Amino acid sequence: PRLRLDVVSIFPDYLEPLRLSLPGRAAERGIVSLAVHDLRDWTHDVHRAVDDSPYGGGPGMVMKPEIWGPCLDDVCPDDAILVVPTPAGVPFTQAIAEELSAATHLVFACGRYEGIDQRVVDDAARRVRVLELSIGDYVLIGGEVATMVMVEAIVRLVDGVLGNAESHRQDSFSDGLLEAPAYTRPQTWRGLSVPDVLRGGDHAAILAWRREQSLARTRDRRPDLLAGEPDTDHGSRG
Ligand SMILES: Nc1cc(-c2ccc3ccn(Cc4ccccc4)c3c2)n[nH]1
Repeated sequence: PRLRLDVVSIFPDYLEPLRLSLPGRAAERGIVSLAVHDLRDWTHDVHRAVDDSPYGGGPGMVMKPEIWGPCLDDVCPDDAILVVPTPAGVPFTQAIAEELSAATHLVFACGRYEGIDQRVVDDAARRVRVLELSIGDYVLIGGEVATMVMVEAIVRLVDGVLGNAESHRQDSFSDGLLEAPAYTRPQTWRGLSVPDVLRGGDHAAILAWRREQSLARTRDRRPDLLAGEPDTDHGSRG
């Protein structure tokens, strides 16, 4: 396949929806392959324990390096990129999605509890490229949902996955502004009408109107995108 995805989780069924949505169709066409692995298959005790108490105390449990290490040895080859979702990660952005969509093999390590023993990441980083990524400033229960978010954002950028190749070329974040409002039939609905400019054939006027709408929305909802502060990643947003 053009892109191989491996996901490790103690809840492998959680990733099933990935097969149903976008990546599923891409999988049928052989463009993207998805394999999900149950971390517990690498446990050695009768209780199949994957977690233990945290050194230094504190709430919750931490995932054991003795389980994750051998698992990643088997699942993650040296030429793969290891993605570890974490609240403490580098922000996942469209630029990172673009970069990862060009890879040939991505492995996602889904943690639970309070996370994975840091030595697992430190050890893996000795032989593979590791990215600890956050999908936003809110706290989830585990890495599975974050993985599904990232996989969807990445796979839609792989050529041949999206029916309409054009659609991601006009991604809102590709010009650093928010998407303009979208409309379809009927022309009037519950007393609300579609802006006249969109119903005319003047494509220059339509582009100008959409740009103005994007700017207004971005000013109103995401002033941070306009602040012009030196964004570190210099990604597709600019
Ligand atoms: N953007 C983003 C990512 C996550 C995330 C990712 C993986 C894990 C694994 C365990 N948890 C729970 C957790 C709660 C608090 C502190 C540490 C870990 C995770 C959360 N939350 N928010």
